[in-house]
Amino acid sequence: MPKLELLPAVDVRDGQAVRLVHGESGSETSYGSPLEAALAWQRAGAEWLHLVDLDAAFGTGDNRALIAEVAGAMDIKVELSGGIRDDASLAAALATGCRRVNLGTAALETPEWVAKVIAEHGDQIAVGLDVRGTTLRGRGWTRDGGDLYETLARLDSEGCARYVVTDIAKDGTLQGPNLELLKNVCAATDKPVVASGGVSSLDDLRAIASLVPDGVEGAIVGKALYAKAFTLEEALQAVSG
Ligand SMILES: O=C(O)c1ccccc1N[C@@H]1O[C@H](COP(=O)(O)O)[C@@H](O)[C@H]1O
Repeated sequence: MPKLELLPAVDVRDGQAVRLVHGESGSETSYGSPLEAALAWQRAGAEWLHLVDLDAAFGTGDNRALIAEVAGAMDIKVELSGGIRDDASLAAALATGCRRVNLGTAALETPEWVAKVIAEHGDQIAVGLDVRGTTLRGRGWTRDGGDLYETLARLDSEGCARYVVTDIAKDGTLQGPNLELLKNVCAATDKPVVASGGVSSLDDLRAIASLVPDGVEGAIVGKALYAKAFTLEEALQAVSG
């Protein structure tokens, strides 16, 4: 089996590491200090951290200083997302030393700016394709933002290096990933895809790993780790190739 990258998630809301259900504001379960959570995933052998500023994504403020502290404390690669929508927020995100950023809302609302930053920053920019069915959602997943495949074609033509694909209906539910969606996105682009949403078991991770030949590069794991469905060590072993 080819190796699948794993990205344990630390989503930050109001200074706390949280998990949401379907990305809905108000559905938070709190898991304490984001720095402690990130350090725990690093100690367990993670090569990547998926770090999200949920307040910035929802437009309820930001956790910028804390996010910078967590990113700065990591020896591993960090993927940063949430509220990166203009030059100032992009500069602040890149200044944390993160390896790459995910743009969500900006890819739907300010496509010219996104094309510009893709041209400037190459594979430091990924686009988060957060979907319900095949409709993209932005602004904390509260607003429709167009068709998945039309947007993907446009971003491909602009040289977008990578996509993080989240099925909102699965996110935070422990109901298993949407393998059909991942296959369909991989069939529509030659660029690597990071899977997000729904992972509940080591078998789910093995199922995602079976799509590496199709173009899936990695998987974000959140709720399952916090709920102790398996350990990160077990997950890394299961997808080590
Ligand atoms: O990760 C979540 O649970 C989540 C829930 C609701 C909104 C956003 C969420 N996460 C990340 O935020 C970015 C989008 O932020 P923006 O639209 O660019 O401000 C997206 O990539 C998700 O990773």
